[in-house]
Amino acid sequence: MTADSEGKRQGGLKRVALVVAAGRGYRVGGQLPKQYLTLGGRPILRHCLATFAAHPDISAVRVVIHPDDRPLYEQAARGLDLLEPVPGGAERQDSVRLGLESLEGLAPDQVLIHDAARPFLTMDVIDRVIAALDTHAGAIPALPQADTLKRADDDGGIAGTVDRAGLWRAQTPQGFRFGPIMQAHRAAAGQTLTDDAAVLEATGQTVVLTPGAEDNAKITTLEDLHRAERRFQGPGEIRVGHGFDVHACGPGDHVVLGGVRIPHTQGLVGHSDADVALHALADAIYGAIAAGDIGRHFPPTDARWKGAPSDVFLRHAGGLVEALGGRIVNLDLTLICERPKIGPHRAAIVARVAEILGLSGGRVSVKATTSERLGFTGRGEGLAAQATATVMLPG
Ligand SMILES: Nc1ccn([C@@H]2O[C@H](COP(=O)(O)OP(=O)(O)OP(=O)(O)O)[C@@H](O)[C@H]2O)c(=O)n1
Ligand SMILES: C[C@](O)(CO)[C@H](O)COP(=O)(O)O
Repeated sequence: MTADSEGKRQGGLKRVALVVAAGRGYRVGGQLPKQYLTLGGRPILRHCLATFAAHPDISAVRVVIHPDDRPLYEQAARGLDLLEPVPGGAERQDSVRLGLESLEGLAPDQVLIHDAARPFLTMDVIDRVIAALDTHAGAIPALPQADTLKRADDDGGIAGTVDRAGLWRAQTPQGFRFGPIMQAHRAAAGQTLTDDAAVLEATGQTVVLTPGAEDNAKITTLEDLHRAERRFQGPGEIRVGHGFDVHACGPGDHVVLGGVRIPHTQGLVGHSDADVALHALADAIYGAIAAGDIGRHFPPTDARWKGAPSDVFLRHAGGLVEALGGRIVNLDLTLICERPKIGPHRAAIVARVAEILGLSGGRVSVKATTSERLGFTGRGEGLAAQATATVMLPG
């Protein structure tokens, strides 16, 4: 478990995302189950995992997989901090029930059940479901039915027109208080209900609708897959962000710069480990996607981040980019100090930053300069770092 998840979990497993990915994808066809096909450079399953992993109100993520898919799962989940996957069953409903059973010992308050086959999940869809769970036992994203609905006869003729008033198309993630949905799924075992709201409805409890999103469509057929692929065929959008950070020098025998411990005659003072380099890089990434700054995501007033290793912050910033379906193109960092000398540590810093973000080292540049003994960096009172990040978002 990383420090990031540890931090999230200190308040208990309040809200868990359960992603069902044990289906075979027969309607799409092909060699691989659809959730492991590549979309925008990463497996379809990974898209929603990245979004849940980056959501501040999701404490943990568990995936339900087919036992044959373990190697595919490992590849799709690489670098993400998730609970151990569990095996699913023959039908979606079985997979959800087995996933819920696996969570019982963790006693979460709420669970958000999501189809791996809905890769374009966004934070705001999740937010609306979570908000509705404050006052309801169940909430699902849905869209009003816009087309006229026909009932067909066996020969393909129209047998009638169905009144569409009050009809909604159900999406996921479907959110529930854990106890009621666990009991409802046990009671409904063996039936073939197509969503989890129907399972809770069967117990007489109310499930409310929250606004879904057209983009949050399920990939069911080959045509759906091609439509999803077209989202990534545009030129994309290049974004650039800038970050700057300073920490004062203080007593100590080392500094941490770019995630690397460097022996020194002084330390750096800060709420976290005072790693100016990773802070500037994280802010540059946040800036590129207009996601605020490090203080917004990790307030210095929050005791959880006291002494925290700053790779938590950088990984979070990278996770937000991934949750948008984007990727980091390159990072450029400049450290400003007289001492310690950065040159001997440059390669280690490049390697560590690349490792934290899952990038190749060729996308990370680390430079250093003195300020010619001028100013606070020149007098050795503090260290400064500047960074730029280039990010590619889907067009
Ligand atoms: N036994 C099953 C069946 C489905 N699912 C999951 O439930 C979601 C929605 O199901 P669907 O789109 O019907 O997927 P498949 O069952 O894989 O599709 P098909 O019916 O075409 O085989 C998918 O993420 C799928 O992996 C599951 O976990 N276990
Ligand atoms: C749960 C669901 O995504 C709601 O729309 C949908 O019912 C699952 O698809 P399936 O084809 O019924 O498994």
